[in-house]
Amino acid sequence: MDNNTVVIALGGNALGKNGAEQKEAVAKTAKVIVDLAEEGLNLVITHGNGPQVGMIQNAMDNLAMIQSEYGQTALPASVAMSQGYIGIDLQNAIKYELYSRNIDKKVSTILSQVEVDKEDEAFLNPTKPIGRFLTREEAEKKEADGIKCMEDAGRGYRIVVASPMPKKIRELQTIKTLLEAGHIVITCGGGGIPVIDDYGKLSGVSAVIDKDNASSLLAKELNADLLIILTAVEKAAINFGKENQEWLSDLTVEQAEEYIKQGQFAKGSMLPKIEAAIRFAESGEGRRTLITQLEKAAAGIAGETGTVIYK
Ligand SMILES: Nc1ncnc2c1ncn2[C@@H]1O[C@H](COP(=O)(O)OP(=O)(O)O)[C@@H](O)[C@H]1O
Ligand SMILES: NC(=O)OP(=O)(O)O
Repeated sequence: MDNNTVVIALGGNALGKNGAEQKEAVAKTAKVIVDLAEEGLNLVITHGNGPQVGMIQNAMDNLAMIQSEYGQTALPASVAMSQGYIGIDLQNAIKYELYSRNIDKKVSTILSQVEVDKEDEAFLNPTKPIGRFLTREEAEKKEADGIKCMEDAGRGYRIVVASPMPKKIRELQTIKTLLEAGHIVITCGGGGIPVIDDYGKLSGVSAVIDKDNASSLLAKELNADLLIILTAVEKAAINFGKENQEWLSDLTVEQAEEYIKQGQFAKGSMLPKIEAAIRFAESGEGRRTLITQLEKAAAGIAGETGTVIYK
């Protein structure tokens, strides 16, 4: 891939919280994506799925309770459903934006599986929040039913599931082929469908991979120079939310590691983004990550805002 390839990871606010919100949010997101495509960038779009995969799993669990013939739905199947549910709205919103601007460009969504290590310690220690926010009472009730919940970065409680590290993107060659053919590619949604390879047989495992980690791996494998993580804040900060908060513009890997040691980035929200950015910077020369808001993406690329993490 050439250096015009950029991987863009979309966070929750680029997607909305339900079907109607999603359609509205992706219409806005599509405008930003097509602006960047018009700049001549080859774009690969990844997205989160925490709220959506929790919603789908909850719906499937309720269905199984009401009508037992449907049986239980495994979490990786819900991840696959979330890729389709989000991918199709995103794809159609981008297609419509391209059509409105009279741009002849294809958009594809690739259902993607990401291999994880079945011995990953993350399976013993679930940390990935999914689904909606719960009150403390709701979380305590779920815990009593054997469902692990955790406080999520000061925003309430959520169900947590295992989140192993992504090791290998199985559909990488397909992604490269479509990129080379000029498509905007949506892939690795929700971090990818987590699988293990058992002598050639791929089996889904109960987990949700962090989409920032999967995006960092994807950007590395595509030999991209730039990973853009779009989220709800314009920049990462130290002393976030406190009186002495300081927004960060340039951040070297060494500074980022020092701030991590100080506990400056909340687990389950900003920390995985910074860690994914460090991993990407360390994977090859000149690789950098921009963390900013959707609306600031173009300004961020121009070096006017956002937090840039580099080696
Ligand atoms: N040090 C920090 N600097 C900036 N934001 C932080 C920091 N620590 C925690 N956050 C929170 O992390 C959020 C981004 O994480 P999250 O909402 O999980 O991401 P996503 O957009 O991928 O869904 C921000 O909106 C902010 O509330
Ligand atoms: N899979 C994933 O990381 O989703 P969120 O970004 O929505 O947490």
